[in-house]
Amino acid sequence: MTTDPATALPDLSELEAGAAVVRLPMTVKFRGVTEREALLLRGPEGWGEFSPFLEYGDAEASRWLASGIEAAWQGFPEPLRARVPVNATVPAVPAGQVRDVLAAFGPVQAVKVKVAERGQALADDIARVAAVRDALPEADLRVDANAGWTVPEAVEALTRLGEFSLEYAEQPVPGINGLAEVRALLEARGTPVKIAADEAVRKAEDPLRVARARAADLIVVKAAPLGGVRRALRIVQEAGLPAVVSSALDTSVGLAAGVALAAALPSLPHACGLGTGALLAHDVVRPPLVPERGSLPADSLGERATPDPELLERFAAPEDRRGWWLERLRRCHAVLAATRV
Ligand SMILES: O=C(O)CCC(=O)c1ccccc1C(=O)O
Ligand SMILES: [Mg+2]
Repeated sequence: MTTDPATALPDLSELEAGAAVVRLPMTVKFRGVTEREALLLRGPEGWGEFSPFLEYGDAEASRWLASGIEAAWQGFPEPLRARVPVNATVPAVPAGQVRDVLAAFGPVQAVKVKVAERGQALADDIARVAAVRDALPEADLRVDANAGWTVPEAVEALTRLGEFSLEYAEQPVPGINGLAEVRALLEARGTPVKIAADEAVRKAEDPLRVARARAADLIVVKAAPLGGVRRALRIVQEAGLPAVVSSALDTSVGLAAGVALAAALPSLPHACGLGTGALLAHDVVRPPLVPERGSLPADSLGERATPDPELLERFAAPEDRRGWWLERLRRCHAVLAATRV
């Protein structure tokens, strides 16, 4: 087994031979979608997922392919822990729906609440966070704005939301400098809130700039957008900041890569955002990788990421979508062949 993903890129024909394209219904709208499409790859070491969001360009999407190839052609590094604690993820739903959303995750120690949704007001965020705090008075509560606020909006919102006692705020504003500014302004006001960088790490040409700019207290890392488990491990090590591993709303196949990453980190001080299997109404693996009493198992991930053929058939994407994904696979394979990540 090679340890460097740069050493061996399988031929396109090998990828195509083991490719399944699925479309899975979700229980709630998330990132504006109610169905999740994914191309799953079967290789000599198991299964991998290639599911960049539909709007992503090929350069960005090709890192997700590197991650899927790593899982299926190399497998995962040895886990350092048996289970990975996870948060429930509450999309930008009305406060009245919070209890139903939380119920799908079962008991959890941590909850992430989406805020700053376009078309909503700060009052909606406050009501949603209050409903979560009310349902789970002891939980670690984090919010994720997906860069939806301006710096002044973030300072106001986090001052108000800070009253519910936040573990941290994920990507309140765009960019690395914006994060550093929000972090310093809250600190200067005497209302510090820990800041987590997500998009600023995921999309940055230089993922390590976040740490150097003192823009965040921790980083959110995702296996697929960072080009795989091993590359993400190196980025965390070089950043020298605590890391939270999150999903990209993956199927159980992609979630297994996230669990492998979380299980291989030398230190894991926070629950991870890998409970999103509970937001899928159906999955491709039986049983799916969903939280059990607030955590996911980190052993036997190869088996846990093996789709059930009947589910692959039942949730096979329509023919035109399969064609679209295979074409994207071909283009991203060409990007990897030309550059490698
Ligand atoms: O971290 C979680 O709880 C769930 C994962 C999540 O929020 C997410 C899922 C897909 C795309 C982006 C994000 C994000 O963290 O911004
Ligand atoms: Mg995020």
